[in-house]
Amino acid sequence: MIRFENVTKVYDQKSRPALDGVDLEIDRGDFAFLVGPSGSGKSTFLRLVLREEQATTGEVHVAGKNVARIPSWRVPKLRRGIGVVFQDFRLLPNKDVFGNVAFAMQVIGQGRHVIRETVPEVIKLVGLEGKERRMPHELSGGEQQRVAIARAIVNKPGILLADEPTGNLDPATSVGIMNVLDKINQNGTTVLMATHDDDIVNSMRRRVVELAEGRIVRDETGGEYTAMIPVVNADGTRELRPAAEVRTSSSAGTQAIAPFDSEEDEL
Ligand SMILES: Nc1ncnc2c1ncn2[C@@H]1O[C@H](COP(=O)(O)OP(=O)(O)OP(=O)(O)O)[C@@H](O)[C@H]1O
Repeated sequence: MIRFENVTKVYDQKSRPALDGVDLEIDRGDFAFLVGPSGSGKSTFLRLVLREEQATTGEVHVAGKNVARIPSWRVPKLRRGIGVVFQDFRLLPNKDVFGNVAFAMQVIGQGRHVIRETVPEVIKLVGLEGKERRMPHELSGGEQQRVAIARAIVNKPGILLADEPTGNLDPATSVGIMNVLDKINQNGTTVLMATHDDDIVNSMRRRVVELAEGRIVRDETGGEYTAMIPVVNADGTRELRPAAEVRTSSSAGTQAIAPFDSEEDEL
């Protein structure tokens, strides 16, 4: 469904590449987490799938198509097959729940009859039945994210991309959002979720693709994720560092403390 072949993305010649020689294949129906510290390339990966950015070298294939070969007038069609959810919900503040979800269908020219039939089904799927007439400011953060998810899937995309969808939510609310994403995946949608929330990743036990400085450092099915681990620096000072960075060469001179078991080690 999504295939990256030796993909490198350079934004700025003076900095290291945002993605560096990435090879990855995500099959139809997969649920995968894209994890890694801030700046490791997660959002860049998602932007390349959407063709909001283009690879500097290498090839990005989405639903069997090399996205670099899609003429710009056909890019909206590519994006119609991909639902996207963000950390900050991005709802239309002057439209109610029904209106926000319906809008996604209206912009692609769906008729009123099909909109009236489909929107309530999707609102029910995300657990917002009975809240159709609420305005965004009358909803909790978790409910707003459910609206955003409903809007992302109402046109039945094959792929759902979620960029830190639980980033603004408390742990209990996040679990509810993950249950919704899980249900959507069970209905056949390929889900790719960028996050640095290790509790969420570890509670789901799905595929985990870990990035560090633009490179894939781990790809495991049913994997776990440790975002931060305690290290001792060359000068003897201790600190918490992103786990993936500690495994890369840029952290030479630091030594991981393991196991993380005594009170003294809890930094
Ligand atoms: N438009 C841009 N122009 C220049 N550099 C960029 C641009 N977007 C991202 N970068 C750089 O590319 C690298 C990867 O950034 P990216 O946003 O993909 O990381 P991320 O893993 O999604 O981070 P976060 O978790 O903070 O969102 C970073 O070094 C970032 O500064």
